[in-house]
Amino acid sequence: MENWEDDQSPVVSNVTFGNAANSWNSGSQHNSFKSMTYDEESSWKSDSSGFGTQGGNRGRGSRGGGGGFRSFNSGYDNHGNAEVDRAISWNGGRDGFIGRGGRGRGGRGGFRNSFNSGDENDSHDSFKSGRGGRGGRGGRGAFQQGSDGEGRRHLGGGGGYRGRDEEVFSKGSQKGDKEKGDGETAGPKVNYVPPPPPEEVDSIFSQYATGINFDKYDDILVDVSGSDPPKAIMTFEEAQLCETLNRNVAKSGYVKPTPVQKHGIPIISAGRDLMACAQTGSGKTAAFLLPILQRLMNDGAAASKFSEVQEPEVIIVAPTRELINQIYLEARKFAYGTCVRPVVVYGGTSTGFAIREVLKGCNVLCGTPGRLLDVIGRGKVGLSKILYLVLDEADRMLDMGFEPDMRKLVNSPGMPPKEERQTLMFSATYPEDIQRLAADLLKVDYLFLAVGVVGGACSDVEQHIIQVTQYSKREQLLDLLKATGTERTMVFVETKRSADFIATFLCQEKVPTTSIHGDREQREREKALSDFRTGRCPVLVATSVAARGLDIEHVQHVVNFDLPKSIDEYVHRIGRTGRCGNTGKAVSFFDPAPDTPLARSLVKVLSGAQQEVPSWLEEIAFSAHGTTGFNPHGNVFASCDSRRGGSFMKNQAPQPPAQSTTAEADEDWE
Ligand SMILES: Nc1ncnc2c1ncn2[C@@H]1O[C@H](COP(=O)(O)OP(=O)(O)OP(=O)(O)O)[C@@H](O)[C@H]1O
Repeated sequence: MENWEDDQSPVVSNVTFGNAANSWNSGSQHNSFKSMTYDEESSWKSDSSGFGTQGGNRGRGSRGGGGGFRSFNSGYDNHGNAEVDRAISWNGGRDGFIGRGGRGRGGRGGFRNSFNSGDENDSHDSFKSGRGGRGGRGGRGAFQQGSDGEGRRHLGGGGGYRGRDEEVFSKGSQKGDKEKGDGETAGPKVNYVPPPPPEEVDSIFSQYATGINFDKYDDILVDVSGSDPPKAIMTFEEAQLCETLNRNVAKSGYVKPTPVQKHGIPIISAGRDLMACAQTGSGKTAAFLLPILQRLMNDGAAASKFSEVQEPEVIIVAPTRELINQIYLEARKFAYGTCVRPVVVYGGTSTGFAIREVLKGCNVLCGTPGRLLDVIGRGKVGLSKILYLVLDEADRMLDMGFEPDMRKLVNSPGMPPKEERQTLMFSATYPEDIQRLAADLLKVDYLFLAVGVVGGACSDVEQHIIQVTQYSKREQLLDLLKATGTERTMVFVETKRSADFIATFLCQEKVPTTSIHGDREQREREKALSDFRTGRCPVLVATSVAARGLDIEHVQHVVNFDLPKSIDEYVHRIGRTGRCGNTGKAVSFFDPAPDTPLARSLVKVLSGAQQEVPSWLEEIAFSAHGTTGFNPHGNVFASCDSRRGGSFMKNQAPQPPAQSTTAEADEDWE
């Protein structure tokens, strides 16, 4: 049996972490949690005990088995996944999954169960604990197994495997020796199999309604630099898509192309390499997918069929799991009814499952870098037929976090050299140093497409900056959310720990909230996103892992509870609202102590998007002017193609080399 095959089954009886697990997580103990208070539907309305504030009996699951809190859950979902509510593990004291071994320690425990959903099936009483849930420091946490009254296996899944080492080594070249080679770092195999994508036509083509400002896209200045650019198209008919693609475009509700599509589609169709920059939410995904799919149709791409080695024509990479999944769903939508088969692979899911999906047939392989390299490294994907390499969020893909992976990818055996493939890069931001790096992967005559100001914020987002002190933030957030009511709001914070903390706080204040960050299991991340999408939890507290690309309808508000370190990150974050011609609102808490270095860039972004600039912010920006190091990475936004030689921030102190813009050095992006 090949290495990747041994995680085909969700049964994990051979996986053990921490010794203490079984001792407290027997089936019967499982039942004992039934008595705990948890009103599943109205969990966020429950009293504070429901949030586990009483939880965390000290030291249970100790002696190296601290991760034991994860055993609250049981059974499997419809996809054969272990039904694990790791809620408690992430909210109830992160220590529990840091997996250091040693004694258990009291955690806050449990509150997550009471606000963050429980499980899809929700029939497992084990979820319904409103208390308890303790993060033990012990062990690599508490994989549990047993059976409940119905004979199902249950496992307290995964506790602890995302240990501290993994966080550190989970990104890019930093994976180092810890990399196990399965797209995950050292630790147990990940058994999570994501739910299958929708099959119903209505769901596949569910649309994001365009907003009142959609037609204003036409007024944005567009600049194409490089030699001999092809003429822009004005309509989708001019794109000369085949009948099926045209039908899919129409079914998606697209009537007229956005500027990045008007210019990008003919550039790609003409076979040119492209670095494209257009504001958030303005349709970059379709700008690359449609011409690529058309080429595959023209070439008569081989219908996908099973083979031990797949040779896709297209590779698309993006920095986060949720984003690459979204791109995959878009590809699947536009390819509907054709023989082109897109497949997605990303971390946090079963490698065996991913490989089996690839082997069924794969024309368009979408992936996060680590998992992609893993699948390629296992010899399951040959690269010699690659026609297109697409980097979405290209500036992120080429910063210090991912650049080594990108280099590995382009230097992988069989990958056609840049002269023989088409390389396409898309983002809303392109720091100049990254542009120069990016040029390395592109043909010399690549075109640079700028829709509006490179790195500029979407002008459909009303931006407000409020001066605060660190200790007033929580109350201000609460006031804000009370005013917005049930409107969908993303609240960005800087660290995973604060994401947990703020989510807990909001739940205690009876605001239905969920959260997404790199310490959460993939199943939890997807559940959180789905709860947010459906409105079950209209507030999503997120780290920067959710800053880029996510296209969630009805997000009316973005709150920067903590401002990011980089202005580019700010632009992406606030771009989760005001998409596709809709309007949105972003409120940012500015605490002068940590945020002063961002002041000047903020002023520029605000004024560039015709927003009111508070006079106090101008003053701070002015007094910060000239200080060295005020402008950390990301604050350079070029007004144009770097080949023309310049950003409009030329007077800045020299910039540090491109580096990861992640909120936390250890954020798990992929
Ligand atoms: N021509 C169009 N007509 C109508 N809707 C469109 C059109 N093009 C794209 N959309 C929709 O607009 C939304 C935003 O598109 P997309 O996610 O591709 O934006 P983006 O530019 O990639 O944003 P980001 O920079 O945040 O990644 C999507 O829901 C998409 O389906």
